[in-house]
Amino acid sequence: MAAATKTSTTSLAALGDAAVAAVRAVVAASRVCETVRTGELMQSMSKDDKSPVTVADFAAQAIVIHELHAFDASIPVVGEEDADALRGDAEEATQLRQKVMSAVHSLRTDLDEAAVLGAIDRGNYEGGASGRFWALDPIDGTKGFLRNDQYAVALGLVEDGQVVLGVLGCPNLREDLDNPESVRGCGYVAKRGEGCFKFNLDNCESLTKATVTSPPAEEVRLVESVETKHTSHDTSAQIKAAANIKGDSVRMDSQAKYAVVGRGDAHLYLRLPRAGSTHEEKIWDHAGGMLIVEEAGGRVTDIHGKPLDFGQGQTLKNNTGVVASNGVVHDAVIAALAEIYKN
Ligand SMILES: Nc1ncnc2c1ncn2[C@@H]1O[C@H](COP(=O)(O)O)[C@@H](OP(=O)(O)O)[C@H]1O
Ligand SMILES: [Mg+2]
Ligand SMILES: [Mg+2]
Ligand SMILES: [Mg+2]
Repeated sequence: MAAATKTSTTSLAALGDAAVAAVRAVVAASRVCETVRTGELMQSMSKDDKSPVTVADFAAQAIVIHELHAFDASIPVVGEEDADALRGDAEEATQLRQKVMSAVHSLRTDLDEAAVLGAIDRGNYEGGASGRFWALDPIDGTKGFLRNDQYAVALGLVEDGQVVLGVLGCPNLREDLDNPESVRGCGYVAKRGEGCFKFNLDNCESLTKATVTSPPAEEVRLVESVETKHTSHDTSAQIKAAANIKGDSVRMDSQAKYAVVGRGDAHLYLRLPRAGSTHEEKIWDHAGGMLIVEEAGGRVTDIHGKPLDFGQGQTLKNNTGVVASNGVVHDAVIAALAEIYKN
């Protein structure tokens, strides 16, 4: 890799106050998640939709929203979690609440139960096409987190339906996908019109520019979900063949997929609805990651080539699936998808 030049590095402060607040909040939450993942506080439960949520999801949402509120209390938050499961005297709720408090206190001893539960529940905004709001996924890839694989703390700032700031904390991601010895704990921040930057989660004040890469077909690498319910692996294999993409395929949980495309380690992220799926993608699963790829010079659309529409409430109800790429392979992939999905 080329040595850093003056133009390829910058300070977090140069991206402005909102970026500073967002990055510091994500870094803090990432730390708490790692404390839970590697310590004694892990506990998970199943939500109504049968998906898992853990002590760390709740603690991370509390930490991020508390910090964002201190930055600007007037900006509402669309967050994935709420505190219902932590309230009341039932044994599971009490146990979970105590562990969430311990997780938060590993970083912030000043927050009491009311502050923590209140912060989590402040993430109840419904979103929409006008005004500003944060979209927060306190842990994206909870299943990956529980497997000790990839997960991300993901945050986006949406302004009149457009993502203007995106931040990802990927505590279990190494700097180089092909080097298992490389440094672990990667952060990313993108500001609309100002580029995409990477940083080490241990030092978020110093940023290095991140850009997509465009290798020959033999080296174009696909990334996709580990979970077969979240994407069709069969269809992605068909798309690769039809679009002449010949590199390897890497399965990885969470918006870390956007991060590796944005930094040039992978070149295409496909999220392809399975036949008959009625799943609407959640805005917090994509807001942060999408801007990372776009500002790194890539392209992000749905499977029909339409831009993702973040102004429709909590879901991307106007979109189907996601294609994020280095830009160069995008049109061929969309054309191949049109052939496959017309049937
Ligand atoms: N049937 C489905 N299709 C697509 N995405 C789904 C899904 N069911 C759950 N998800 C989403 O997939 C996300 C994880 O994506 P990935 O497979 O890329 O790791 C989950 O985020 P959480 O882990 O934050 O709940 C969840 O929102
Ligand atoms: Mg979830
Ligand atoms: Mg998610
Ligand atoms: Mg989540």
